[in-house]
Amino acid sequence: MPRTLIAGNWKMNGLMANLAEVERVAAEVPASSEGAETLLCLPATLIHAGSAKSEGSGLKIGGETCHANEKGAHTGDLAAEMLKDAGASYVIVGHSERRADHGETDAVVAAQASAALRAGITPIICVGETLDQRDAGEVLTVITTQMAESIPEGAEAAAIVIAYEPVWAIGTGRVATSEQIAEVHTSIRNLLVRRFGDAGRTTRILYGGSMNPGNAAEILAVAEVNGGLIGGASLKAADFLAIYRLAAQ
Ligand SMILES: O=C[C@H](O)COP(=O)(O)O
Repeated sequence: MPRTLIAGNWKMNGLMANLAEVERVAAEVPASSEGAETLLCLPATLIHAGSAKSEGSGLKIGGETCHANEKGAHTGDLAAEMLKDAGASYVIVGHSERRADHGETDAVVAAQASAALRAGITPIICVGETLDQRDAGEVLTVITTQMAESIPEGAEAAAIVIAYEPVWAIGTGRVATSEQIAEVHTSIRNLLVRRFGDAGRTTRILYGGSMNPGNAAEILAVAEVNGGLIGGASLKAADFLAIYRLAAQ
């Protein structure tokens, strides 16, 4: 069983003053912890200071996206190596908000994940269907395509993380049922095993979409759920830690 990963995604939220929340989380996560691994993906402006706040603890810091290239004329973008230099050890790629707001395609996501791997940081590759796609019965087709095309060639199974985030469950308070989550996570596991062989069982598959302290225990108990990618409930240390503690039990 892969080690559980409880990851937060602050999205476009947080000023320097909010780093007190990072400090609170770090204070509760021991460096030597063998339980759940814990990660906060922060806005780029907070990564360096957030890393300093988490130093000496088991809390890791990540970025929310990266550019596919290593450097160059890409005003406003950040290379994976820059994130690593600032203290990130993970980066989210292909979040549905990036796919929608910035037109990031599966090919772009694969290139970003590849850049992260080259820089020595772990990409969390997001997949998930829209409500229209679910209503049209296209969930598994969409996931299969995103899995085939968003994971870069040459990636090793244990070096990547997959996050299943049904777009209709993000920030809506509407959570996928355990049956819906189990169906998709099992399909993702099968796709990983088909692609990587037995090593495909080592890839962590996170669920994301309105996860909170009240529903986390049920979600984390679903087959092939190896952790969570948590948005709103990661902004407050108390909520995020409540989920972490459930996973660490
Ligand atoms: O990356 C996190 C997901 O988009 C979930 O966000 P949420 O927990 O606010 O629904």
